Amino acid sequence: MYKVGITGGIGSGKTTACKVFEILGIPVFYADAVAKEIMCKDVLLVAGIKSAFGEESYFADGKLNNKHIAGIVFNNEEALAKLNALVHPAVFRAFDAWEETTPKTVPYTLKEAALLFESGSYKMCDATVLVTAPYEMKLKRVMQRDSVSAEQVKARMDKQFSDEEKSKLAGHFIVNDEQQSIIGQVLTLHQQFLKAAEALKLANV
Ligand SMILES: CC(C)(COP(=O)(O)OP(=O)(O)OC[C@H]1O[C@@H](n2cnc3c(N)ncnc32)[C@H](O)[C@@H]1O)[C@@H](O)C(=O)NCCC(=O)NCCS
Ligand SMILES: Nc1ncnc2c1ncn2[C@@H]1O[C@H](COP(=O)(O)OP(=O)(O)OP(=O)(O)O)[C@@H](O)[C@H]1O
Repeated sequence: MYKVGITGGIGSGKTTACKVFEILGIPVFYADAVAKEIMCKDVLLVAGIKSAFGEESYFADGKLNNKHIAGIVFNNEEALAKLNALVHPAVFRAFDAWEETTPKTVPYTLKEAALLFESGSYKMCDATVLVTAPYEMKLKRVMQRDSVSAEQVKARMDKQFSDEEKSKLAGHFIVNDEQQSIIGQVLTLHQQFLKAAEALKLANV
């Protein structure tokens, strides 16, 4: 199946763009959300996280203590690398399992991941999309959405590739600066992916 990876810096609007693709009937795998889910459900992963970041990584009811983990990993490169090494392989496996269950009738699938390029998972995609927005706009959006400080958002931004670095690896772009219509841009890309997916299908028969 033709696979499209979509990414963008924190607050760029990648989830918002994915919602439009979903309306067009394209199944979306939300890697960040799945990561959070399996960090609570996968017993081996839970054990690994507790061993690396302490029992306080989870609340008594089994929910992830995001604040505790964020406070450690977004201030320490080594700790973040450790967390990524625990979580990312499990997310890759979850994506493969999810893809197996998507109906063969869908023209292509979309994988939304904040760290598509950083984690190397873009190499498994047939096409990639980078969603961009001006720095101040991203900062403001996330501060509003998550009720967090500018410093907390900047700490996450610092741990991701810059838009300049991501641009070198991306095949397609969506500019979400609230001046250009995100819906129009998604529709244009959708047409391109339909054609590319069809071409891949014909090449494989
Ligand atoms: C550290 C955690 C617990 C913080 O949770 P919190 O609710 O505060 O943030 P949330 O998950 O909503 O992430 C907000 C944004 O931070 C950025 N971010 C998340 N994880 C990472 C990471 N490993 N490296 C760099 N940036 C990251 C993304 O832009 C994300 O959209 C959480 O982000 C996490 O579990 N991260 C590890 C899993 C992961 O790597 N997810 C992303 C790709 S699958
Ligand atoms: N074009 C837009 N106009 C107005 N608000 C927008 C626009 N695009 C996104 N937003 C808002 O900005 C916030 C961030 O968008 P979204 O959650 O899609 O970003 P994201 O890239 O998925 O962020 P994260 O990496 O944190 O998950 C959301 O509250 C969303 O509703």
